[in-house]
Amino acid sequence: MPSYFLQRRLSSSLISRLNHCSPAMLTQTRRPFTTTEGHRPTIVQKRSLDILHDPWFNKGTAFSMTERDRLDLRGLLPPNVVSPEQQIERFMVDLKRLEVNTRDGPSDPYALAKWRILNRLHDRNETMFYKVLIANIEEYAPIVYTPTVGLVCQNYSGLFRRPRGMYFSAEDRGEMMAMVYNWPADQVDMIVVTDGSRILGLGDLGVQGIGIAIGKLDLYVAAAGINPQRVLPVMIDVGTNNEKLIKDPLYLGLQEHRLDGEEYIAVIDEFMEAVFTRWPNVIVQFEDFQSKWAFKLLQRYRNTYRMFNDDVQGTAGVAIAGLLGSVRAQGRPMIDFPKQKIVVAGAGSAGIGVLNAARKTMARMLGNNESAFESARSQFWVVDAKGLITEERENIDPDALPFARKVKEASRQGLSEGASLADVVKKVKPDVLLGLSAVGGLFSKEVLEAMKESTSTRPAIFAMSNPTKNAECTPEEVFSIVGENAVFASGSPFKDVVLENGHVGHCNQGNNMYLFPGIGLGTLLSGSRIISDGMLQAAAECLAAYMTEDEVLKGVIFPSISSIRDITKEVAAAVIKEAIEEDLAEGYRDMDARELSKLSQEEIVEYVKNNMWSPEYPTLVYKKD
Ligand SMILES: NC(=O)C1=CN([C@@H]2O[C@H](COP(=O)(O)OP(=O)(O)OC[C@H]3O[C@@H](n4cnc5c(N)ncnc54)[C@H](O)[C@@H]3O)[C@@H](O)[C@H]2O)C=CC1
Ligand SMILES: CC(=O)C(=O)O
Ligand SMILES: [Mg+2]
Repeated sequence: MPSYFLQRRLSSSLISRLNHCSPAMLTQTRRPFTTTEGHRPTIVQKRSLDILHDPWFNKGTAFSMTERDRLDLRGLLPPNVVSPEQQIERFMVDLKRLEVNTRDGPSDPYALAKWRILNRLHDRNETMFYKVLIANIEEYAPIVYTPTVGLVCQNYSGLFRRPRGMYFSAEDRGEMMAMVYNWPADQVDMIVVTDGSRILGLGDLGVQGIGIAIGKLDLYVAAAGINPQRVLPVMIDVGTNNEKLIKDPLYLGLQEHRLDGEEYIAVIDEFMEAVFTRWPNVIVQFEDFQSKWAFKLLQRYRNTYRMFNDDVQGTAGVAIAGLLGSVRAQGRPMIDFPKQKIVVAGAGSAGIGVLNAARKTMARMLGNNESAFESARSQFWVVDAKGLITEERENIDPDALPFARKVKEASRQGLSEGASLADVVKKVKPDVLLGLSAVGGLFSKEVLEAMKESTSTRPAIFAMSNPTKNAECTPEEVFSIVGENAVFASGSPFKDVVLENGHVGHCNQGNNMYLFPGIGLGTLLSGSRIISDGMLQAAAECLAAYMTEDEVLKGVIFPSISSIRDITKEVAAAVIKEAIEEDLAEGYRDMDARELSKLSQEEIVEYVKNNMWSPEYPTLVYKKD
């Protein structure tokens, strides 16, 4: 156990986070650190068609006549100059028309059709794409992100039109240090990298997994205001173990089995060295790596590079926020969290990440010593594909070992190695049932019936697997079987449920999208060289504290996605504050470490806000090289 956790005191975390995230600070009007991006003209070294085909600078029909003259565009566009607002309106009318025209068709191609239109906009005009996405985030996050991004990845070889991001393959060994210079941007702030080995709950999708890196970075821009010119989606293609793809003539990736062992590590090492050589300040988010590698790579790089694993660490933070929310929903203080009994279905990268973080959070609340850490362990019951995990499990995964139940403990509850999920829930009567199994429908009628016997007044059911069809259950099932007092959260979005008595069963989206953008932005603006456990904990606690007492009592434990830009700003500020406290912050651009450390909480929030990119067209001026 990292000694850090033993040293931290609870009082300096939860309570101060609540203060740090108070809405009062949002009303500050001082703008001490305004960036001038967006006001000065942007110098471009291209003209004519080159600029129309460049999504970073293209304004399409919104180029003014003077700009058209200045940039040799006259005659290349229809004569009518339209405003950015009119552009959006025209695009939206077209998009809505398509929705109406395809309403009779099956639902998946309908979502894919929307993705295609948005993707084409992304290719031709990034500013407009992000304007549409930010203004309609509730409607289009499920298209660019889960669940539709899953469908996109499954069909990526067919959907591929224009490349986006970079591809490093096993064939590029020895070349990566040079290859990184093929990317046109001299500054890259955020990379999301995948090897496509476990995309959402859809398994090994090989090179097609690039779609998830693109979708995550869309949220980095929309939620965190990372400049879209400074993001880079990356696919590391080391082959695939998906036999269907290996045989598919349309597949765009390497049609051979995945590299493994030292060969695999050597490819990832080479990639990391190459990107950090060209962009020393970049942050790398590892996404959807199979569990086998997720933990090993995280341990290998986290003390050397600015990186984190979203599935292990981002998911853990979001789950902690949700678990604390479900304690508050019972009308109890967060400090009662260590009394909660939690059954976790799924012991992969996400499940184990959540278990480790939840155990540490409980241990801190119990006094932050060895006995607190040991006592926290006994609150968890873990079930994987082979049933309840106990110390009797053969060839037990070392990451799951700390959560294996002692045989005596299990038999005291009438359980044994490999007991079914239904039996575990029946015997343990948990306060929380949390699914990260990737098995759609795992929380069967029998399991949910058993949750009615939960010792909690507000049994919490988190069906966190993605995409929608992999969710362990639906909210309709939860509210009809467990009852309207249940608290429900899912990884992919569901609509609220109107119950028979007219009440509304609230559906929370418990997804790492509420944390990873703020973790990335906070790390960037603090200039921290690594991403510490404390920074991740600060992010989780900020998210937990974001919800008001009224909201949580109604079972609303996560914010609405419509406020994702605001929550991301708060999370980023909490991450910066923690980086300063841990003496990790080295500053960003004009804000050096000394200046940063002098900022008040309100000034940190203001600093974050002023460094978030917004989709506005800059004035363009041509200048020869
Ligand atoms: N909501 C969110 O923010 C996030 C959701 N996820 C989702 O979590 C799921 C799992 O991701 P990973 O842990 O990386 O996958 P993984 O493949 O590493 O782990 C899956 C785990 O589920 C277990 N499992 C399989 N069948 C089971 C069954 N019948 N009963 C109980 N357990 C069973 C497996 O033994 C394994 O331990 C995916 O669907 C992913 O989309 C992952 C990250 C974030
Ligand atoms: C949300 C996410 O990261 C996943 O399902 O893998
Ligand atoms: Mg993921």
